[in-house]
Amino acid sequence: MITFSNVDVVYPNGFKGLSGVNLEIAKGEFVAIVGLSGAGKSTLIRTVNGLVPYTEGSLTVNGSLVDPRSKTKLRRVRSKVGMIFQSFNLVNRVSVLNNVLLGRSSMTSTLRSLLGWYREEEKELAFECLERVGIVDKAYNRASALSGGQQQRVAIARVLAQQPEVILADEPVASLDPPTAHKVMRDLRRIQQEDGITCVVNMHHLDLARAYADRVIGMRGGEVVFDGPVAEATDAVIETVYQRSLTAEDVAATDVPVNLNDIAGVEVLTPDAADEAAPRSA
Ligand SMILES: Nc1ncnc2c1ncn2[C@@H]1O[C@H](COP(=O)(O)OP(=O)(O)OP(=O)(O)O)[C@@H](O)[C@H]1O
Repeated sequence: MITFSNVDVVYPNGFKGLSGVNLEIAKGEFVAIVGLSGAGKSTLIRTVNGLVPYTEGSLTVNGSLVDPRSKTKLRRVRSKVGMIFQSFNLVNRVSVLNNVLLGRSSMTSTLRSLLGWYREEEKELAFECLERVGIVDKAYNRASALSGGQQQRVAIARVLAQQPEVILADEPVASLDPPTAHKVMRDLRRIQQEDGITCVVNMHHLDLARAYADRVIGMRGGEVVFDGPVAEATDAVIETVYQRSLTAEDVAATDVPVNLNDIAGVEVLTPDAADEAAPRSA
């Protein structure tokens, strides 16, 4: 459903951010993108919704061409592609509920969203989305009054209000402490599975990628250098992606919540299980 065919990105300063990327990401897949800083992870994710325009090749989402030159086509693609950022990107001084309603802005007239006039069914949807991430009781709080984990849940609810087919997440839990990071990832994974949403997530820590993704894509120098199921993304393989030995910092957001496996229908790999499957080299 997301297809990259020979995609290059050359930034205006001439730097090549992506080179010859070919990928097929199926509907409902949860894909983790890993790679060292500067490998091209954000560039890859941002080409999917046209935030970064590709300069060669072609890219389609659900059959629609992502055409960086056509605002109308981009708007159509973006209406079905939600994005979550490391820094949450909430409007701090407005309520949690209004932040979630902003997820409807691509489906609502500019005037109505500016004035905050939303239909009853949109408000109901926003409450439902907040309920799914367990913070409906915070609906009338200012976003700035919430913890980091709660703010990222608001960001997930905002994306859900968009009723997306694809969720892109750029280091969504990098600024959270490890237990909170796992809880937020667990929510994202549960919702993604319940709704059959395709998720493409940049990940800093390998244990998070292994616990929640179906598939790992490894990047280096703007190229895809590994692509396979999580079970194949062993430490030895990732060392070839990084071209160096792994450090504890690469692997671990430790402190896995004990009830990680309590999600119906989700089989997650804890770091211990991942260790058994893939003994750490060195
Ligand atoms: N707007 C830009 N203009 C020029 N070069 C850019 C631009 N944005 C990113 N780059 C370069 O493209 C390369 C890939 O950047 P990108 O942000 O995609 O990497 P990343 O893997 O997401 O890194 P990190 O983990 O540090 O966020 C880097 O060398 C970066 O300096």
